[in-house]
Amino acid sequence: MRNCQINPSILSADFTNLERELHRIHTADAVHVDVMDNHFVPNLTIGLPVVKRLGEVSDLPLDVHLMINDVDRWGPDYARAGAASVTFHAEASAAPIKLARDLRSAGARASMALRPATPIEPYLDMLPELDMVLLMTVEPGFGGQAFLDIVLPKIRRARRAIDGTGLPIALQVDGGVTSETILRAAEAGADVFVAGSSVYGTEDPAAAVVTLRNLAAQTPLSV
Ligand SMILES: O=C(CO)[C@H](O)[C@H](O)COP(=O)(O)O
Repeated sequence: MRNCQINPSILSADFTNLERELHRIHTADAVHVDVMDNHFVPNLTIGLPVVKRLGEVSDLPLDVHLMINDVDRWGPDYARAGAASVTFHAEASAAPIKLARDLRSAGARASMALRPATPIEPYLDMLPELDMVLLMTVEPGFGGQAFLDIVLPKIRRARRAIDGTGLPIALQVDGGVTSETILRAAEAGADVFVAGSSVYGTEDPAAAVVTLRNLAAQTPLSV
């Protein structure tokens, strides 16, 4: 069995009671927190004060995904606010190596995300600066979109490159992850899965997490 993680996205949760929504996913490995600024993506969610408060009440580590411009300025503040990992978008960072180092210095795991159409190849040399790579499998901005199979070859290339470093760098996918698409993403080499609708859209989110994790863990790699 492979070691796979499921990080439910609170974008699909009930924003009027986030503390309760955290308890509903107690079987998860971390909670995925989507921060959007209505500039990098056409949607607006939460910011630093809410993330800080989530960190205070959550038993799960915070996996913060920053879909914001000016991430070089704001990213380290999320690390200092208690995020276990902070993901920035390569497309939004002017100085991604410095930012990754700043995140680690501030106590978080450093993670870099790529939109579906952004190639990974220009960033391969900086893999040792990262603890996780996030490959978006939908255009960032909204939950409930369909998984983009066109990203699967990039997941395979990323898996091979990560394995080539010999470093324990996680490979996360985010968007359209269901009990069906998780099989293809896991086969291609992803090992951390963000799932919003397919967890919070069910009667029993905690059970949905366990089902998704078992499906991924039992899927053989085909890289
Ligand atoms: O980053 C995101 C959107 O930009 C969300 O995390 C993602 O879309 C999860 O939602 P779903 O599983 O419903 O696709």
